[in-house]
Amino acid sequence: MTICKALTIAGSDSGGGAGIQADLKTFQELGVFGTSALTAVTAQNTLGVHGVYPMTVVAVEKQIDAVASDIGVDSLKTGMLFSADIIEAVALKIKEHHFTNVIVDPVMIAKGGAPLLQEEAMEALKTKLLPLALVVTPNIPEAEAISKRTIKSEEDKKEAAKVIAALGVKNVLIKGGHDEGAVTYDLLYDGKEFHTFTGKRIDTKDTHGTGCTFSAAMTAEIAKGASVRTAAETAKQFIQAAIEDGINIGSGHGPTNHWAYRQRGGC
Ligand SMILES: Nc1ncnc2c1ncn2[C@@H]1O[C@H](COP(=O)(O)OP(=O)(O)O)[C@@H](O)[C@H]1O
Ligand SMILES: Cc1ncc(COP(=O)(O)OP(=O)(O)O)c(N)n1
Repeated sequence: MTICKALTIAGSDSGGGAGIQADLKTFQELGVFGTSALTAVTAQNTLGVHGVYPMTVVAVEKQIDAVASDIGVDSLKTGMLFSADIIEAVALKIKEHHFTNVIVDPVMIAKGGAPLLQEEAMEALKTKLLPLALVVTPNIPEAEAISKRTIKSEEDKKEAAKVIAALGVKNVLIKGGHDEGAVTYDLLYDGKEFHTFTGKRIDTKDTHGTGCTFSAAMTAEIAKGASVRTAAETAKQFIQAAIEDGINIGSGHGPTNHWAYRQRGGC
């Protein structure tokens, strides 16, 4: 039996809904062996982020080396990277280990407003990491920050995707969770064509970690050999089920249900 392996390079969410915890749960649910390189510890729950404690650059590098040299990496995703120093170190490790299936979730700000990426790290994200990525998965505020464009319409989303693609990333997937309307529109630009993935918008406050979970599902599918487009289709179904079959945890923005997709018969 071939075991596919995915690495997440991200921050820890003590509340279990986002970050490394969401990524590893999603990998497991999709039948992929998950490994991790921790970039920061956050003291976090459904009410918000109560503390951020970054790892040293050496600690991040050593974790990536340990996983790459022994276990192997079929795909990897990045989440909260926090600083320019960590971004630069991760970019160097991607090159050193010749990782190709790189999914960048450009995590910037948590739902409650806490910064998870230092402002001065944006340039490193754009110039060092994005050119190495197979896919980048910004939400709308992140796509606006990277492209320096305002997004108010589907046409704006397309223009922003083209601007981001010009930074050297092969596929840009702008997630539509922050839009309004009865339907969510996630837009994929592959450098030539646009593809849209839609879902019924669920009226719930329990959407903590949706972005992490969506990009982790894409990463797992890509580890198994799926194309970017097929991986996005599966990830959309995975997150739709996870939000629809909500679990009531905590008193703020609760996590999604990571086992819903499997319980519905997906795998
Ligand atoms: N209320 C919702 N109902 C259905 N899908 C949602 C909802 N909120 C977010 N999504 C979906 O979850 C995924 C993550 O999107 P988004 O919330 O924009 O990311 P982030 O958590 O990074 O802000 C996307 O596929 C988006 O369409
Ligand atoms: C440790 C950590 N990493 C990432 C996030 C952001 O997760 P995201 O999926 O964008 O979800 P929300 O913060 O929007 O709920 C995080 N909060 N913590």
